[in-house]
Amino acid sequence: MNQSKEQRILNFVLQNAVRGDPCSVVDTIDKYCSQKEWAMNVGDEKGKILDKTVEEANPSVALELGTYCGYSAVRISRLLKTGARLLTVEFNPEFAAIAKQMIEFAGVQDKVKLLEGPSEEIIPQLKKKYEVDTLDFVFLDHWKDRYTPDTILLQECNLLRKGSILLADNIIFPGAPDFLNYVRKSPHFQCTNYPSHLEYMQVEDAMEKAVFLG
Ligand SMILES: O=C(NCCCCCn1ccnc1)c1cc(-c2ccc(F)cc2)cc(O)c1O
Ligand SMILES: [Mg+2]
Repeated sequence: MNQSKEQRILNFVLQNAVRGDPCSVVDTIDKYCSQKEWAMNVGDEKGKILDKTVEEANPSVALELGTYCGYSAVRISRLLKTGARLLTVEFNPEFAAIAKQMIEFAGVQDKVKLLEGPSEEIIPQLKKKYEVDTLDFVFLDHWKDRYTPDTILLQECNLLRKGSILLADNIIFPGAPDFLNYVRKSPHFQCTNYPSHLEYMQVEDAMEKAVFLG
């Protein structure tokens, strides 16, 4: 059975990165995906915007929607303070299996909890099943047509507090027009746009930060 692209990315990391070193895992994935096979990791240019936003949020509890191979889970968790944690949601079981190994190789498994399943089922479980009070930071990087319904669901489930920071990937490409409309028109969010480029490509993209105002 021939390997998936995601398996090839993981194998390249296992053979070329430094075990227990999250930065080397992130850099090694970027090296593979810029030189050998494109993949939908947030990448280093948008990754730097992600880093800045995580540092601004300095979260105790962070949520990521869309784990994929674990690139941004490793990138986010390397910045978390002692005792802080990242919950990351992946729908695709193959991706989740790769991400689990990536997270363990990077040595961040104590900070990251990978939740497999549909976000619309997992979000309503966060308080009772995963002992979440409110979320300090949310990275949206899953199906682009789920950004809006899941943002509404987070509010309905009382998971956001005054100052919770949402950061959404792919605002331009593939695009999340209804999300952009929703958060920019909502009186409950203060929005900031960060122009950038699609990972590993010279194609325009952007990230949108939306701070919940309560
Ligand atoms: O679709 C994307 N991500 C979601 C993947 C599935 C999420 C599954 N899931 C996880 C949890 N709940 C559901 C995505 C796509 C592209 C892209 C760009 C150019 C192109 F030509 C093709 C694709 C670039 C990204 O940066 C992306 O994030
Ligand atoms: Mg993305």
